Amino acid sequence: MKIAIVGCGNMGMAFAKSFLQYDLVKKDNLLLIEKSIERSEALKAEKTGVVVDTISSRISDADLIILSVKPQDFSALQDALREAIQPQQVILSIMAGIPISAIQEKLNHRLVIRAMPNTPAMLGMGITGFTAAKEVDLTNLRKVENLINATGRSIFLEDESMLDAVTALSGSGPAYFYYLVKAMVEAGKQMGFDESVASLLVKQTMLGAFHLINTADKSLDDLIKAVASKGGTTEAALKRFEEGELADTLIAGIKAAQVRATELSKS
Ligand SMILES: NC(=O)C1=CN([C@@H]2O[C@H](COP(=O)(O)OP(=O)(O)OC[C@H]3O[C@@H](n4cnc5c(N)ncnc54)[C@H](O)[C@@H]3O)[C@@H](O)[C@H]2O)C=CC1
Ligand SMILES: O=C(O)[C@@H]1CCC=N1
Repeated sequence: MKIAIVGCGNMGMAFAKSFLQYDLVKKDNLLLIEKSIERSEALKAEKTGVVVDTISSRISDADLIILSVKPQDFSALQDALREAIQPQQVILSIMAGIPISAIQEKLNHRLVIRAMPNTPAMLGMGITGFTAAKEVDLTNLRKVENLINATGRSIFLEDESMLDAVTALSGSGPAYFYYLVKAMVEAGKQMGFDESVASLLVKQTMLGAFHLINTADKSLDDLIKAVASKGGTTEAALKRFEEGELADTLIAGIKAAQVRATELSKS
């Protein structure tokens, strides 16, 4: 298989490296198109694939073209891509908020798959929601699904509009988790720990608690109950969270991300 990746930043390279790790593509068959000179020099030094700085007829060789530039950079490359694209090529877009119909129209091309991964894809521990134009056949869909699964797990969605919810929940999700971790570390510092000690206490707590979610065979409420003794310390914290409507604020924030994803897809 030959793959071209347009935009080789965090996500484009997370995909590239996962494919190479599982031998799903050979380096010689991986075309990395990266506009930034600094970034493309770094990619050349890494020897991850064939690095070029612009879209040219070379892209016509690829079976799959992955679009991983920022959504606002898509318009600058659409003309060159439309010129070079071949009818049998499949496009996989991971750009947030650009619907399949817009990509089809701008590129004058029907075979479009749209996916929303997240940054743990860098470790092969991502989760990606994806959907496809009706013109994409099952063989192509399976091939792309296998590639996505090299970055972690995936979930196919019939309804494209649910990708906005995926964006809000798991696409942006890692940032919510870091935000929570950061607040806990800050609390540790305010109680007198060095940043490194506070960070160790919090990170190991999150790691252990995450594994308990997956292995303890208990609901989240039961897991909370197992920590919060009647009249104890955890209860005091949870009471304050409830008073501050922390859960409602988190839910409202995630819904704001969904609204923004929908706005982007209409702009
Ligand atoms: N970062 C995240 O958590 C997630 C990002 N996404 C989507 O992935 C896409 C990429 O995001 P990141 O990798 O975080 O961004 P990034 O900024 O790390 O990478 C984008 C790369 O595209 C390059 N680029 C821009 N215009 C170009 C052009 N005309 N030709 C070739 N290269 C060009 C930039 O130089 C940059 O290296 C975005 O559309 C974003 O919505 C999706 C899921 C999660
Ligand atoms: O914040 C964003 O727009 C992108 C989409 C999901 C994660 N990052």
